[in-house]
Amino acid sequence: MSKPQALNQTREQITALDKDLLALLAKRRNLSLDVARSKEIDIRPIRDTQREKELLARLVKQGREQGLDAHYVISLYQSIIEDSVLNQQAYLQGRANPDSQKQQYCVAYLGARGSYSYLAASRYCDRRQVDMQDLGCKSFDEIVQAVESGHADYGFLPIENTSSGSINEVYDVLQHTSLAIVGETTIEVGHCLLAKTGSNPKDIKTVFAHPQPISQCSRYLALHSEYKLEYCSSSAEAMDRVMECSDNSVAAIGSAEGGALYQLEAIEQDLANQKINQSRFIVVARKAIAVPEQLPAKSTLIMATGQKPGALVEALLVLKAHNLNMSKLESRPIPGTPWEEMFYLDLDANLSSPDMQSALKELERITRFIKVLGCYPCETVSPTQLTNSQLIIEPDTSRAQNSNDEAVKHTDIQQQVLRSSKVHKPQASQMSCGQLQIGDGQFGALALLSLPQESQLFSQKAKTIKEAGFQAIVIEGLSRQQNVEQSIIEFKKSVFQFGLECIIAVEHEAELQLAAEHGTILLITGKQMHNIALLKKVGSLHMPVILERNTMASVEEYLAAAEVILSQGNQQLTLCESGIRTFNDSLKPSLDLAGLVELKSLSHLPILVNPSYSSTPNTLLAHSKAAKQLNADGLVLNFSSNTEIFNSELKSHSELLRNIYS
Ligand SMILES: C=C(O[C@@H]1C=C(C(=O)O)C=C[C@H]1O)C(=O)O
Repeated sequence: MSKPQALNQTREQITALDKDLLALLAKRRNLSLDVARSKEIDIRPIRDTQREKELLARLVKQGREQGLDAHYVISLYQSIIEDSVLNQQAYLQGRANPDSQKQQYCVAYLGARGSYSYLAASRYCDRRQVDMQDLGCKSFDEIVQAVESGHADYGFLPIENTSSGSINEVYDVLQHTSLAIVGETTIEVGHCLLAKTGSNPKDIKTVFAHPQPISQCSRYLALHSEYKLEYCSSSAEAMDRVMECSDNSVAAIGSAEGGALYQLEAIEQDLANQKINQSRFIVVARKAIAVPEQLPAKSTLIMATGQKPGALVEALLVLKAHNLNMSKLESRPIPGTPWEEMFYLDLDANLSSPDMQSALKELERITRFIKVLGCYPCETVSPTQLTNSQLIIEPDTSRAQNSNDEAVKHTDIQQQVLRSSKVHKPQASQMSCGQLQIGDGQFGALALLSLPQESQLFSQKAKTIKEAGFQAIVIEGLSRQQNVEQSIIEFKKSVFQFGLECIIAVEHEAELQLAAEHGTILLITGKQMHNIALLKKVGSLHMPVILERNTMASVEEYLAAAEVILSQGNQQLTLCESGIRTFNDSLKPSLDLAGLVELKSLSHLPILVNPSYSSTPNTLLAHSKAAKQLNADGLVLNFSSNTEIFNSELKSHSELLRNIYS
């Protein structure tokens, strides 16, 4: 191998390249503002998801030609597009409300510099290119008073978090204020353990934190029962207390960005229970704003319907009649009137739209109290995704598949209408979880890996599996692994890092708890298909489930097992045919393709096929193609834990998927 150039030299080249990349990104941002100016004149919507899809498909192709994988290109561009859309929105919003335009905003928020509220407020001001004069407050009431009295222009109030849910105190404060909601902003809350430089996680004895981060990191803290918890009024106070302390046995929970303001280092990261841990803040001001019709708008209202049967339903039917989507509904007690509730509604609509105006009039007639808290631009930019097949081969937008809307022919299957049947639900169901979509025209690919695995290879394997075209990894063999929880946590990190979903196979009832805690989807293996108690437990969970067919089960028995899950409330069910016992081969099961056709004709549930147990390397492709041809909704392909075999399977499975998707 020839000697590479000196490290310093290479680093200088990277530094120069990064500078150029930033200059290009700034140029792109300016061009997107020009687009906003054109849209202002033409009155066109800011978001154009069709344009985004075309752009992403082209970039994935161009990226591949340069050796960049699709996942990398897509996640990069999803953030670039989000930034571009939010900047365009902020620009148009400013143009529509010229009197609120200032060089500097005085912003009231909870805590002090470094708190999550501070970070949300700085992000909001940065986007609008205004300076922020920050006014840290000790309580939500103090924030509201600062804005009401004119000391601050805006107040930032955290309203909900993806792990810990709604923040009740903020809803209660909103009942009594004259302020209007004029904006919202969502920030990623990446909780870290922050300590003085050089501290070691093993030496930490006391952890300072606000109650919200403590509840959002409860699982991490439960694994560290040796830590003494000290509650603080904000994350900034927690960091301050660590900075003030003279030894290295203390830490705070907070963001790495906030910690840097206190010269603290993140000694542990990703402490939150949920993979996606975000907080949404609302922005309040003295004067309500107008939202231009080109922006996606949200309106928040509060109402009391009174104690009459069906009063809330009646109010919600008004929304339905006016085609208004409700993205959030909360209820809070009304002080002084026990057992009466005030309802908070977020509607995806502009207050000035005719539908919203006429719905409000109707609601006024049937409620005891109703007040609009504000109308503001919606700042949740849901990322545009490409379909599974677009990610693998050249994009072809003209191909719209819908093989499932054939008429129901089997109305006479059974006396009792099963919940899985097309009689109960004619429309094909879809399981959708992150990047994985199965059913109703979407074909998914799942890779199955067994534990134990060499942990240092997790990340590399996850990356190559993603590149081969899979959207999820199933792990099985929990009971064969020592120190299984730690191993799952590490595995999950690698899987999530590449945007894959983490499915955990339950082979024994005792594994359910661990699997439900760490997996985003469960796979109940065929061996457990007859375990009614387990099926009932799974049916009461609120997470997608794949139920594998037992090798000895008839189609009827299989659907009866599915019924047990569905009857408990969980409707996110997918079936999986992995082969049944026949006379073809005494050792291997046979893929029941006739059973697949039967299941497809009877049931609306998505159906996966795992041909790995029933085929040889020579027949795997033919079985997979046949399954796809017969309208299966996806494939599960097994991988060996032996690295050498894994690598050769990777090559053949990747070719197989290309073949299947083309
Ligand atoms: C820039 C535009 O506006 C939005 C942002 C896009 C982008 O940054 O590429 C693409 C489509 C729109 O959702 C545009 O319409 O071209």
